[in-house]
Amino acid sequence: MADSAQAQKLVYLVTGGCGFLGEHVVRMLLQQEPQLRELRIFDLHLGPWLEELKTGPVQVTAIQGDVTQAHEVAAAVAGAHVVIHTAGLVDVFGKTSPETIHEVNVQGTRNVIEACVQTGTRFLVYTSSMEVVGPNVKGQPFYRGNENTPYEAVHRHPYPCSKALAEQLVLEANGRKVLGGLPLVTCALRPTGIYGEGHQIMRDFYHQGLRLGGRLFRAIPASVEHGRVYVGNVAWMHVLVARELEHRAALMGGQVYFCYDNSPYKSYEDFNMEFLGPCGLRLVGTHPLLPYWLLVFLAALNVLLQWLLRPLLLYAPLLNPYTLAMANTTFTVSTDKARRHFGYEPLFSWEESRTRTIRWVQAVEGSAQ
Ligand SMILES: NC(=O)c1ccc[n+]([C@@H]2O[C@H](COP(=O)([O-])OP(=O)(O)OC[C@H]3O[C@@H](n4cnc5c(N)ncnc54)[C@H](O)[C@@H]3O)[C@@H](O)[C@H]2O)c1
Ligand SMILES: CC(C)CCC[C@@H](C)[C@H]1CC[C@H]2[C@@H]3[C@H](O)C=C4C[C@@H](O)CC[C@]4(C)[C@H]3CC[C@]12C
Repeated sequence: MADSAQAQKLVYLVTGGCGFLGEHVVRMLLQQEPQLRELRIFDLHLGPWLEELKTGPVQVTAIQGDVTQAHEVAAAVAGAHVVIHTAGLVDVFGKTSPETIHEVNVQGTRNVIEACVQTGTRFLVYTSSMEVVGPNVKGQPFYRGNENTPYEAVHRHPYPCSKALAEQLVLEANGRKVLGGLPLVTCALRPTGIYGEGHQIMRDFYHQGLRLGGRLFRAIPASVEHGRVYVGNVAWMHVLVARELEHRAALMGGQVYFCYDNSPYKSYEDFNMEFLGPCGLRLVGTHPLLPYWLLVFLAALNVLLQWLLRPLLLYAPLLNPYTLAMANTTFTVSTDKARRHFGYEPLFSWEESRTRTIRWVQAVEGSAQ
């Protein structure tokens, strides 16, 4: 066996390493990547939990920075072997302007690519999204499709538009010569709706249910399937891709992979009840309690209210025309491309993913009392 000094030789950078997914990627790398010598965590907002990681055998370097600032990105990337770029503005609720979403998600990604090219980093893993594909503006279903399934990917909302542009930049950068003359190897991972410990929207639904006396009211037909994937498995896919890109550059470079595991196909609300049910909430109704036209009306009303109230306060409810369309359109994946290309198998079974998520919701409940 190689001695540990020899084995620990790699420097990784995770952008957005303090976000929901980023934290899981960081922790997964520390647990599962024996070759790691230094782990750089770059984020606009650094979490206090980073301190506890600094006592381990891997050097953990926390870097407070902004992906829209090219010089900050270049300084963080210099000397890294692999960059995992998860930083992004995830906003489908109108909290931030379309310009800011574009600046962070598109220009931020351009800065990461240019930093790799200028400083000689050869491997770049990008966290894309299922929304690069759909649901599209026509609300056409994507039923258990894979990376090759034909689908009209047309978007108008700033978030999916920005993710699609950024993904395209990353894929086009595959093969560019980096400092030193070797080619850049890139690929993009497309998670469906991620769930698990730290999922803010799950927390919001939980608190909403508590406010409504332990009930949630069905808004979406149970027949609409919405793709979900456990955060631990998404993180594991990132770790595997980062590890295998060097050895399988010809096969994996410039490729996209949906993130998948054995989570069941269900509607968005029925899926959430897998966790919120055991925490004491009940989903009322076997059919949507409000007619669809009324939801469309309320969603449009929310847009108007958001606009009217903007000078006074930020009104950003969960329901708007885009989120309604997302929740109301079947979009699920069924693929084994990641297994074929880099040997991915989910690290967490559905039962374990479910148990971990329930325990986390219960802890949220405990800490709220
Ligand atoms: N949550 C999901 O269901 C989901 C699904 C598919 C894809 N994704 C993608 O996964 C990635 C992570 O999403 P998440 O759910 O963990 O979101 P998140 O908001 O929890 O994490 C994003 C992180 O990026 C950081 N960040 C934002 N702007 C930045 C900037 N200008 N400079 C540096 N850091 C910045 C944030 O501080 C945050 O820590 C995103 O790229 C998102 O598009 C998320
Ligand atoms: C009709 C309402 C009562 C229900 C609203 C649910 C809505 C907030 C949910 C439904 C689908 C969710 C999105 C989906 O899981 C996938 C993604 C991809 C990812 O890149 C970012 C998060 C996002 C957009 C989820 C956000 C919350 C949504 C819209």
